Amino acid sequence: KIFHVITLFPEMFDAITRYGITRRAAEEGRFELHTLNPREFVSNKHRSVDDRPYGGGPGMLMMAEPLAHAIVKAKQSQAQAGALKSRVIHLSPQGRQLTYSVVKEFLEQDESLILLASRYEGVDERLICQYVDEEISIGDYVLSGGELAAMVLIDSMVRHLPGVLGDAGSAQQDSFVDGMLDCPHYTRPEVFEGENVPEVLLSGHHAEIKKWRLKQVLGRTWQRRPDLLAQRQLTEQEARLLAEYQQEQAS
Ligand SMILES: O=C(NCc1ccc(CNCc2ncc[nH]2)cc1)c1csc2nc[nH]c(=O)c12
Repeated sequence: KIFHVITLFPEMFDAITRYGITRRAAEEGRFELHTLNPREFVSNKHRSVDDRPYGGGPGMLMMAEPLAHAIVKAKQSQAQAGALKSRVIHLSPQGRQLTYSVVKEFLEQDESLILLASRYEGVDERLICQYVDEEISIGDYVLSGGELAAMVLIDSMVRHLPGVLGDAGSAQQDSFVDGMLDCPHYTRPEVFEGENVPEVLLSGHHAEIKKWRLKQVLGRTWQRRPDLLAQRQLTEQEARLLAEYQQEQAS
């Protein structure tokens, strides 16, 4: 998996290349992250990457030309690295909202990604029309630029690459991959500020523990994210466990 990110702030991406699971995945070569700065692609007469909007209005826009050159360079690099397909994604408030199914779609398409993280008020529409395949938003709130969104997208994809998560991690991944919330977790000490760990977890009864955790997953998803539950077919056992949880909540 090769990512090229076009950004005015390449150092921001240290946040995923220098820490934790994504750092190790990069070091182990499970993915590559290359940054390109549009400032390196301005033709010296302009010397600028941004300019005022036609038609007036507040703020500045990113000019098409430096971005176009950066995208062409990224495509060349990916082709040289052996990538068969490159897809250009612009992180933008106007984009399709990122969800697990979008992450899965990108992973399954097995292509290298060129991520455009813009700043200012946005990008000249002609660049988007002629060079961008898809726009992606990470939610309905306003950020200062596309870099954090690009890191969210990369992080959420890298975790699913083979060998990145240990067995524990992949098990954890499974619970969310089901499209449901996680169960509560406990570790030492057995009593914390007067509160105990649920007995079943200390019982060593693996079947009971598995059942208890599934019941918590179903109950908490029902309580906090009924929209996720609605999207999911429950098995006979799951429906029974959820009903038990609901009765316990009612009593
Ligand atoms: O580049 C991003 N944001 C920078 C940014 C923020 C605000 C504006 C100006 N919008 C004016 C407006 N909006 C509605 C009507 N008029 C432009 C660009 C970004 C990338 S992905 C993402 N996902 C969630 N949120 C985000 O901000 C982002």
